[in-house]
Amino acid sequence: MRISSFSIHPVAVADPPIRSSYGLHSPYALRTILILNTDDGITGIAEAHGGDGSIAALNAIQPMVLGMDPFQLHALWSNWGKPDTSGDRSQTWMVPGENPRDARTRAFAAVEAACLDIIGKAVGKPVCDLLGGRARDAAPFSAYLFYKHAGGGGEGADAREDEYGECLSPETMVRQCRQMIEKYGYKEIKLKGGVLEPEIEIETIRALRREFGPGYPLRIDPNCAWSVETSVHVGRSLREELSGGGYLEDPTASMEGMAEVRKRLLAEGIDTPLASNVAVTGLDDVVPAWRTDAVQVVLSDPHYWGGIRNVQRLSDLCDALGVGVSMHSNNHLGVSMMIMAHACCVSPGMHFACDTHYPWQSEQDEVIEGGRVKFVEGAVVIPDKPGLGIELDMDQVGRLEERYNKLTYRKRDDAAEMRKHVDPAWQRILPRW
Ligand SMILES: O=C([O-])C(=O)C[C@H](O)[C@@H](O)C(=O)[O-]
Ligand SMILES: [Mg+2]
Repeated sequence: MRISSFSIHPVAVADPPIRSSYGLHSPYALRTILILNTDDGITGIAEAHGGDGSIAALNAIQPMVLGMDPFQLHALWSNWGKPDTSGDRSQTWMVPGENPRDARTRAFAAVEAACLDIIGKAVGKPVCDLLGGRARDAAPFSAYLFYKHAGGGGEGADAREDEYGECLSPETMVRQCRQMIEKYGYKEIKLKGGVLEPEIEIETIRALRREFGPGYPLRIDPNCAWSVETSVHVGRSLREELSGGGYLEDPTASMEGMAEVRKRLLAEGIDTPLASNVAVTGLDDVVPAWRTDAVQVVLSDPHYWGGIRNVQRLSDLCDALGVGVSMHSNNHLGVSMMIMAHACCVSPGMHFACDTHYPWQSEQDEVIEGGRVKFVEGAVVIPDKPGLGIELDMDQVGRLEERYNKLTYRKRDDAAEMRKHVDPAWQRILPRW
Protein backbone atom coordinates (compact mmCIF):
# COMPACT_ATOMS: atom_id res chain seq x y z
CA MET A 1 0.00 0.00 0.00
CA ARG A 2 1.35 3.44 -0.90
CA ILE A 3 0.20 7.02 -0.24
CA SER A 4 -0.94 8.37 -3.59
CA SER A 5 -2.31 11.79 -2.70
CA PHE A 6 -1.74 14.43 -0.04
CA SER A 7 -4.00 17.45 0.32
CA ILE A 8 -4.22 20.18 2.91
CA HIS A 9 -7.26 22.34 3.61
CA PRO A 10 -6.80 25.41 5.79
CA VAL A 11 -10.02 26.24 7.62
CA ALA A 12 -11.31 29.10 9.79
CA VAL A 13 -13.54 28.28 12.74
CA ALA A 14 -15.64 30.83 14.65
CA ASP A 15 -14.15 31.39 18.10
CA PRO A 16 -15.50 33.58 20.94
CA PRO A 17 -13.43 36.44 22.44
CA ILE A 18 -11.83 34.37 25.19
CA ARG A 19 -8.81 35.57 27.15
CA SER A 20 -5.53 34.20 28.44
CA SER A 21 -2.19 35.71 29.38
CA TYR A 22 -1.33 35.56 25.66
CA GLY A 23 -4.14 38.07 24.99
CA LEU A 24 -7.47 37.65 23.23
CA HIS A 25 -8.71 35.07 20.73
CA SER A 26 -9.59 36.45 17.29
CA PRO A 27 -13.06 35.89 15.74
CA TYR A 28 -11.77 32.82 13.89
CA ALA A 29 -9.36 30.13 15.03
CA LEU A 30 -7.20 28.65 12.25
CA ARG A 31 -6.85 24.91 11.72
CA THR A 32 -5.60 22.66 8.94
CA ILE A 33 -7.22 19.46 7.71
CA LEU A 34 -4.91 16.88 6.12
CA ILE A 35 -6.23 14.19 3.76
CA LEU A 36 -4.09 11.27 2.55
CA ASN A 37 -5.31 8.71 0.01
CA THR A 38 -3.71 5.37 -0.77
CA ASP A 39 -3.36 3.60 -4.10
CA ASP A 40 -5.87 0.98 -2.91
CA GLY A 41 -8.53 3.55 -2.15
CA ILE A 42 -8.26 4.18 1.60
CA THR A 43 -8.51 7.74 2.96
CA GLY A 44 -6.80 8.86 6.16
CA ILE A 45 -7.49 12.21 7.82
CA ALA A 46 -5.90 14.43 10.45
CA GLU A 47 -6.15 17.94 11.88
CA ALA A 48 -3.27 20.26 12.74
CA HIS A 49 -2.65 23.82 13.93
CA GLY A 50 -3.58 26.43 11.37
CA GLY A 51 -2.03 29.24 9.38
CA ASP A 52 1.06 29.76 7.27
CA GLY A 53 3.58 28.12 9.62
CA SER A 54 1.63 24.91 9.82
CA ILE A 55 1.00 24.81 6.07
CA ALA A 56 4.68 25.40 5.25
CA ALA A 57 5.74 22.49 7.48
CA LEU A 58 3.11 20.20 5.92
CA ASN A 59 4.25 21.21 2.43
CA ALA A 60 7.83 20.39 3.44
CA ILE A 61 6.94 16.84 4.49
CA GLN A 62 4.71 16.17 1.48
CA PRO A 63 7.43 14.88 -0.93
CA MET A 64 8.46 12.26 1.64
CA VAL A 65 4.89 11.16 2.29
CA LEU A 66 3.86 10.72 -1.33
CA GLY A 67 4.72 7.16 -2.31
CA MET A 68 5.44 6.00 1.25
CA ASP A 69 4.00 2.90 2.89
CA PRO A 70 1.74 4.27 5.68
CA PHE A 71 2.90 1.47 7.99
CA GLN A 72 6.51 2.78 7.92
CA LEU A 73 6.26 5.71 10.29
CA HIS A 74 9.70 5.26 11.88
CA ALA A 75 11.32 5.55 8.46
CA LEU A 76 9.44 8.76 7.72
CA TRP A 77 10.61 10.35 10.96
CA SER A 78 14.25 9.31 10.58
CA ASN A 79 14.46 10.15 6.87
CA TRP A 80 13.30 13.65 7.63
CA GLY A 81 16.36 14.17 9.83
CA LYS A 82 16.38 15.35 13.41
CA PRO A 83 14.57 18.68 13.85
CA ASP A 84 16.56 21.59 15.22
CA THR A 85 15.59 21.60 18.87
CA SER A 86 18.16 24.16 19.97
CA GLY A 87 16.89 27.49 21.29
CA ASP A 88 13.60 28.17 23.00
CA ARG A 89 11.14 25.35 22.36
CA SER A 90 8.92 26.54 25.18
CA GLN A 91 5.53 28.18 24.77
CA THR A 92 6.43 30.99 27.12
CA TRP A 93 6.32 33.71 24.51
CA MET A 94 4.60 32.16 21.56
CA VAL A 95 1.05 30.90 21.57
CA PRO A 96 0.84 27.13 21.07
CA GLY A 97 1.18 26.29 17.41
CA GLU A 98 3.31 29.31 16.54
CA ASN A 99 6.77 28.25 17.71
CA PRO A 100 8.68 27.39 14.49
CA ARG A 101 10.90 25.04 16.52
CA ASP A 102 8.11 22.49 16.86
CA ALA A 103 6.62 23.00 13.37
CA ARG A 104 8.22 19.81 12.07
CA THR A 105 7.07 17.74 15.01
CA ARG A 106 3.55 19.06 14.46
CA ALA A 107 3.61 18.24 10.74
CA PHE A 108 4.84 14.73 11.49
CA ALA A 109 2.08 14.32 14.11
CA ALA A 110 -0.58 15.11 11.50
CA VAL A 111 0.85 12.66 8.99
CA GLU A 112 1.13 10.01 11.69
CA ALA A 113 -2.53 10.45 12.68
CA ALA A 114 -3.68 10.18 9.06
CA CYS A 115 -1.50 7.06 8.53
CA LEU A 116 -2.89 5.44 11.69
CA ASP A 117 -6.38 6.21 10.38
CA ILE A 118 -5.44 4.43 7.13
CA ILE A 119 -3.89 1.45 8.93
CA GLY A 120 -6.95 1.14 11.17
CA LYS A 121 -9.24 1.17 8.16
CA ALA A 122 -7.03 -1.37 6.36
CA VAL A 123 -7.12 -3.87 9.24
CA GLY A 124 -10.59 -3.01 10.54
CA LYS A 125 -9.54 -1.77 14.00
CA PRO A 126 -9.86 1.52 15.91
CA VAL A 127 -6.56 3.44 16.19
CA CYS A 128 -6.25 2.83 19.94
CA ASP A 129 -6.39 -0.93 19.34
CA LEU A 130 -3.47 -0.76 16.91
CA LEU A 131 -1.11 0.62 19.52
CA GLY A 132 -1.05 -2.12 22.11
CA GLY A 133 -4.75 -1.96 22.91
CA ARG A 134 -6.74 0.54 24.86
CA ALA A 135 -6.19 1.30 28.53
CA ARG A 136 -9.75 2.65 28.72
CA ASP A 137 -12.78 2.76 26.41
CA ALA A 138 -13.58 6.43 26.89
CA ALA A 139 -11.41 9.54 27.25
CA PRO A 140 -12.52 11.88 30.09
CA PHE A 141 -12.29 15.64 29.47
CA SER A 142 -12.54 18.63 31.80
CA ALA A 143 -14.74 21.75 31.71
CA TYR A 144 -12.29 24.31 30.30
CA LEU A 145 -13.39 27.75 31.57
CA PHE A 146 -12.20 31.04 30.11
CA TYR A 147 -12.70 34.65 31.14
CA LYS A 148 -14.36 36.17 28.13
CA HIS A 149 -15.90 39.29 26.65
CA ALA A 150 -19.41 39.28 25.23
CA GLY A 151 -19.71 37.66 21.80
CA GLY A 152 -19.89 34.20 20.33
CA GLY A 153 -17.18 34.52 17.66
CA GLY A 154 -17.35 34.88 13.90
CA GLU A 155 -18.11 38.13 12.12
CA GLY A 156 -20.88 39.72 10.04
CA ALA A 157 -23.31 37.18 8.62
CA ASP A 158 -21.18 34.48 10.24
CA ALA A 159 -21.47 35.89 13.78
CA ARG A 160 -22.45 33.19 16.26
CA GLU A 161 -24.83 33.31 19.15
CA ASP A 162 -23.08 33.98 22.47
CA GLU A 163 -23.85 30.90 24.51
CA TYR A 164 -21.93 31.94 27.62
CA GLY A 165 -22.16 35.76 27.65
CA GLU A 166 -19.53 37.98 29.22
CA CYS A 167 -17.63 36.22 32.01
CA LEU A 168 -15.21 38.50 33.83
CA SER A 169 -16.11 37.81 37.46
CA PRO A 170 -16.26 34.84 39.86
CA GLU A 171 -20.08 34.78 39.65
CA THR A 172 -20.25 34.69 35.87
CA MET A 173 -17.52 32.03 35.80
CA VAL A 174 -19.59 29.81 38.09
CA ARG A 175 -22.48 30.28 35.64
CA GLN A 176 -20.23 29.35 32.69
CA CYS A 177 -19.10 26.23 34.51
CA ARG A 178 -22.63 25.23 35.44
CA GLN A 179 -23.72 25.54 31.78
CA MET A 180 -20.79 23.49 30.57
CA ILE A 181 -21.23 20.74 33.14
CA GLU A 182 -24.97 20.53 32.47
CA LYS A 183 -24.40 20.27 28.75
CA TYR A 184 -21.39 17.92 28.62
CA GLY A 185 -21.25 16.19 32.01
CA TYR A 186 -17.61 17.05 32.80
CA LYS A 187 -16.24 15.86 36.15
CA GLU A 188 -13.11 18.02 36.43
CA ILE A 189 -12.68 21.77 36.02
CA LYS A 190 -9.90 23.87 34.52
CA LEU A 191 -9.81 27.66 34.76
CA LYS A 192 -7.68 29.59 32.30
CA GLY A 193 -6.15 32.30 34.45
CA GLY A 194 -3.50 35.00 34.04
CA VAL A 195 -6.21 37.45 32.93
CA LEU A 196 -7.51 39.28 36.01
CA GLU A 197 -5.84 40.31 39.26
CA PRO A 198 -4.66 37.15 41.09
CA GLU A 199 -7.00 37.89 44.02
CA ILE A 200 -10.01 37.76 41.66
CA GLU A 201 -8.78 34.51 40.15
CA ILE A 202 -8.27 33.05 43.64
CA GLU A 203 -11.82 34.08 44.47
CA THR A 204 -13.05 32.50 41.23
CA ILE A 205 -11.50 29.15 42.17
CA ARG A 206 -13.00 29.41 45.66
CA ALA A 207 -16.43 30.20 44.20
CA LEU A 208 -16.16 27.16 41.92
CA ARG A 209 -15.23 24.98 44.88
CA ARG A 210 -18.17 26.29 46.93
CA GLU A 211 -20.55 25.66 44.06
CA PHE A 212 -19.36 22.25 42.84
CA GLY A 213 -17.66 20.78 45.93
CA PRO A 214 -14.54 18.61 46.27
CA GLY A 215 -15.97 15.94 43.92
CA TYR A 216 -14.86 18.19 41.02
CA PRO A 217 -11.06 18.53 41.04
CA LEU A 218 -9.90 22.05 40.09
CA ARG A 219 -6.90 23.36 38.18
CA ILE A 220 -5.84 26.88 37.23
CA ASP A 221 -3.48 27.83 34.38
CA PRO A 222 -2.24 31.46 34.10
CA ASN A 223 0.30 30.62 31.34
CA CYS A 224 3.29 32.09 33.26
CA ALA A 225 1.62 35.39 34.19
CA TRP A 226 2.85 35.26 37.79
CA SER A 227 6.19 35.82 39.52
CA VAL A 228 7.54 33.10 41.81
CA GLU A 229 6.31 35.15 44.77
CA THR A 230 2.76 35.45 43.39
CA SER A 231 2.70 31.77 42.40
CA VAL A 232 3.61 30.79 45.96
CA HIS A 233 0.93 33.14 47.28
CA VAL A 234 -1.72 31.59 44.99
CA GLY A 235 -0.52 28.05 45.82
CA ARG A 236 -0.77 28.88 49.52
CA SER A 237 -4.20 30.55 49.17
CA LEU A 238 -5.62 27.65 47.14
CA ARG A 239 -3.97 24.86 49.09
CA GLU A 240 -7.29 23.14 49.81
CA GLU A 241 -9.04 23.94 46.53
CA LEU A 242 -6.26 22.55 44.28
CA SER A 243 -5.81 19.38 46.32
CA GLY A 244 -7.53 16.04 45.67
CA GLY A 245 -6.82 15.61 41.96
CA GLY A 246 -6.27 19.25 40.99
CA TYR A 247 -3.08 21.08 40.05
CA LEU A 248 -1.43 24.45 39.54
CA GLU A 249 -0.50 24.74 35.85
CA ASP A 250 2.39 26.87 34.56
CA PRO A 251 2.08 29.54 37.27
CA THR A 252 5.43 31.04 36.32
CA ALA A 253 7.91 30.99 33.44
CA SER A 254 10.85 28.57 33.00
CA MET A 255 11.80 25.27 34.52
CA GLU A 256 13.90 27.12 37.14
CA GLY A 257 10.95 29.30 38.15
CA MET A 258 8.66 26.27 38.44
CA ALA A 259 11.27 24.39 40.53
CA GLU A 260 11.54 27.39 42.88
CA VAL A 261 7.75 27.57 43.33
CA ARG A 262 7.66 23.85 44.08
CA LYS A 263 10.50 24.09 46.60
CA ARG A 264 8.88 26.97 48.44
CA LEU A 265 5.43 25.37 48.53
CA LEU A 266 6.87 22.09 49.78
CA ALA A 267 8.78 23.98 52.49
CA GLU A 268 5.37 25.13 53.74
CA GLY A 269 4.03 21.57 53.58
CA ILE A 270 1.96 22.28 50.44
CA ASP A 271 2.17 19.38 48.00
CA THR A 272 -0.04 20.78 45.19
CA PRO A 273 1.32 19.28 41.93
CA LEU A 274 2.68 21.74 39.35
CA ALA A 275 1.68 20.93 35.77
CA SER A 276 3.15 22.28 32.54
CA ASN A 277 2.67 22.49 28.81
CA VAL A 278 4.74 25.67 28.54
CA ALA A 279 8.14 24.83 30.08
CA VAL A 280 7.92 21.17 29.02
CA THR A 281 7.07 20.69 25.35
CA GLY A 282 8.87 17.54 24.24
CA LEU A 283 10.21 14.20 25.46
CA ASP A 284 13.69 15.75 25.94
CA ASP A 285 12.30 18.04 28.64
CA VAL A 286 10.79 15.37 30.86
CA VAL A 287 13.87 14.08 32.68
CA PRO A 288 15.25 17.58 33.44
CA ALA A 289 11.79 18.62 34.73
CA TRP A 290 11.64 15.52 36.92
CA ARG A 291 15.23 15.86 38.17
CA THR A 292 14.67 19.43 39.33
CA ASP A 293 11.14 18.60 40.60
CA ALA A 294 9.86 21.50 38.46
CA VAL A 295 6.85 19.58 37.07
CA GLN A 296 4.75 16.84 38.66
CA VAL A 297 2.16 16.58 35.86
CA VAL A 298 3.28 16.77 32.23
CA LEU A 299 0.68 18.02 29.75
CA SER A 300 0.94 16.01 26.58
CA ASP A 301 -0.55 16.99 23.24
CA PRO A 302 -0.79 14.61 20.26
CA HIS A 303 -0.27 17.64 17.97
CA TYR A 304 2.90 19.35 19.10
CA TRP A 305 4.38 16.41 21.01
CA GLY A 306 4.82 14.55 17.71
CA GLY A 307 1.76 12.32 17.55
CA ILE A 308 -0.36 9.77 19.34
CA ARG A 309 2.55 7.35 19.74
CA ASN A 310 4.66 10.02 21.44
CA VAL A 311 1.85 10.69 23.91
CA GLN A 312 1.88 6.98 24.67
CA ARG A 313 5.69 7.03 25.05
CA LEU A 314 5.39 10.05 27.32
CA SER A 315 2.82 8.26 29.46
CA ASP A 316 5.17 5.28 29.88
CA LEU A 317 8.15 7.51 30.63
CA CYS A 318 6.18 9.47 33.23
CA ASP A 319 4.92 6.25 34.75
CA ALA A 320 8.50 5.07 35.22
CA LEU A 321 9.46 8.39 36.81
CA GLY A 322 6.37 8.59 39.03
CA VAL A 323 5.18 11.74 37.23
CA GLY A 324 1.53 12.40 36.26
CA VAL A 325 0.28 12.98 32.70
CA SER A 326 -2.62 15.05 31.44
CA MET A 327 -3.39 16.64 28.05
CA HIS A 328 -3.26 20.18 26.71
CA SER A 329 -5.52 21.54 23.98
CA ASN A 330 -5.99 24.41 21.58
CA ASN A 331 -9.08 25.37 19.60
CA HIS A 332 -9.94 22.34 17.53
CA LEU A 333 -12.56 20.48 15.52
CA GLY A 334 -13.86 16.93 15.68
CA VAL A 335 -10.89 15.35 13.91
CA SER A 336 -8.51 16.57 16.62
CA MET A 337 -11.12 15.59 19.22
CA MET A 338 -10.84 11.98 18.08
CA ILE A 339 -7.02 12.13 17.80
CA MET A 340 -6.95 13.33 21.42
CA ALA A 341 -9.44 10.70 22.57
CA HIS A 342 -7.45 7.85 20.99
CA ALA A 343 -4.19 9.27 22.44
CA CYS A 344 -5.75 9.32 25.90
CA CYS A 345 -7.10 5.80 25.58
CA VAL A 346 -3.71 4.30 24.61
CA SER A 347 -1.91 6.05 27.46
CA PRO A 348 -2.30 4.06 30.69
CA GLY A 349 -0.74 6.85 32.79
CA MET A 350 -3.34 9.46 31.79
CA HIS A 351 -5.15 9.72 35.12
CA PHE A 352 -6.44 13.29 34.77
CA ALA A 353 -9.32 14.42 32.57
CA CYS A 354 -7.84 16.00 29.42
CA ASP A 355 -8.29 19.60 28.32
CA THR A 356 -10.47 20.45 25.35
CA HIS A 357 -11.54 23.71 23.72
CA TYR A 358 -14.32 21.83 21.90
CA PRO A 359 -17.26 23.51 23.71
CA TRP A 360 -16.01 26.84 22.34
CA GLN A 361 -16.64 25.71 18.78
CA SER A 362 -20.12 25.25 17.37
CA GLU A 363 -22.21 22.72 15.51
CA GLN A 364 -22.21 24.96 12.38
CA ASP A 365 -18.44 24.74 12.10
CA GLU A 366 -17.91 21.00 12.47
CA VAL A 367 -16.13 19.24 9.58
CA ILE A 368 -17.00 15.64 10.38
CA GLU A 369 -19.97 13.73 9.07
CA GLY A 370 -22.94 13.38 11.38
CA GLY A 371 -22.24 16.52 13.44
CA ARG A 372 -20.15 17.00 16.51
CA VAL A 373 -18.44 14.35 18.61
CA LYS A 374 -20.67 13.59 21.62
CA PHE A 375 -19.62 13.56 25.26
CA VAL A 376 -21.09 10.95 27.57
CA GLU A 377 -20.71 12.11 31.17
CA GLY A 378 -17.80 14.29 30.13
CA ALA A 379 -16.01 11.57 28.18
CA VAL A 380 -15.60 10.68 24.51
CA VAL A 381 -16.35 7.02 23.94
CA ILE A 382 -14.19 5.35 21.28
CA PRO A 383 -16.59 4.33 18.51
CA ASP A 384 -16.69 0.79 17.28
CA LYS A 385 -15.34 1.86 13.89
CA PRO A 386 -11.96 1.46 12.22
CA GLY A 387 -9.27 4.13 12.28
CA LEU A 388 -10.14 7.38 14.05
CA GLY A 389 -13.80 6.42 13.65
CA ILE A 390 -14.90 9.52 11.72
CA GLU A 391 -15.24 10.77 8.13
CA LEU A 392 -15.00 14.28 6.72
CA ASP A 393 -17.98 16.25 5.48
CA MET A 394 -16.31 17.79 2.43
CA ASP A 395 -19.01 20.43 1.95
CA GLN A 396 -18.24 21.74 5.41
CA VAL A 397 -14.48 21.60 4.79
CA GLY A 398 -15.07 23.61 1.59
CA ARG A 399 -17.19 26.19 3.39
CA LEU A 400 -14.64 26.74 6.17
CA GLU A 401 -11.78 26.81 3.66
CA GLU A 402 -13.55 29.50 1.65
CA ARG A 403 -13.91 31.48 4.85
CA TYR A 404 -10.19 31.03 5.61
CA ASN A 405 -9.28 32.32 2.16
CA LYS A 406 -11.15 35.55 2.84
CA LEU A 407 -9.39 36.26 6.16
CA THR A 408 -6.64 38.84 6.35
CA TYR A 409 -4.58 37.01 9.01
CA ARG A 410 -2.59 33.81 8.66
CA LYS A 411 -1.38 33.22 12.20
CA ARG A 412 -2.70 33.28 15.73
CA ASP A 413 -1.77 36.58 17.34
CA ASP A 414 -3.65 37.08 20.61
CA ALA A 415 -1.64 40.18 21.55
CA ALA A 416 -2.57 41.99 18.31
CA GLU A 417 -6.21 41.09 18.92
CA MET A 418 -5.99 42.48 22.44
CA ARG A 419 -4.65 45.79 21.08
CA LYS A 420 -7.40 45.93 18.48
CA HIS A 421 -10.35 45.32 20.79
CA VAL A 422 -9.41 45.89 24.43
CA ASP A 423 -6.37 48.12 24.99
CA PRO A 424 -4.36 49.76 22.15
CA ALA A 425 -1.24 49.77 24.34
CA TRP A 426 -1.45 46.15 25.49
CA GLN A 427 1.79 44.17 25.68
CA ARG A 428 2.37 40.72 27.03
CA ILE A 429 4.39 41.33 30.19
CA LEU A 430 5.79 38.38 32.13
CA PRO A 431 5.42 38.21 35.00
CA ARG A 432 2.45 40.57 34.96
CA TRP A 433 1.77 40.07 38.65
O1 LIG B 1 -3.12 24.96 28.59
C1 LIG B 1 -2.73 25.86 27.87
O2 LIG B 1 -1.68 26.42 28.14
C2 LIG B 1 -3.53 26.24 26.71
O3 LIG B 1 -4.62 25.77 26.56
C3 LIG B 1 -3.01 27.20 25.77
C4 LIG B 1 -4.06 27.78 24.89
O4 LIG B 1 -3.45 28.40 23.82
C5 LIG B 1 -4.97 28.74 25.66
O5 LIG B 1 -4.16 29.59 26.41
C6 LIG B 1 -5.84 29.53 24.74
O6 LIG B 1 -6.56 28.91 23.96
O7 LIG B 1 -5.79 30.74 24.81
MG1 LIG C 1 -1.52 25.20 29.92
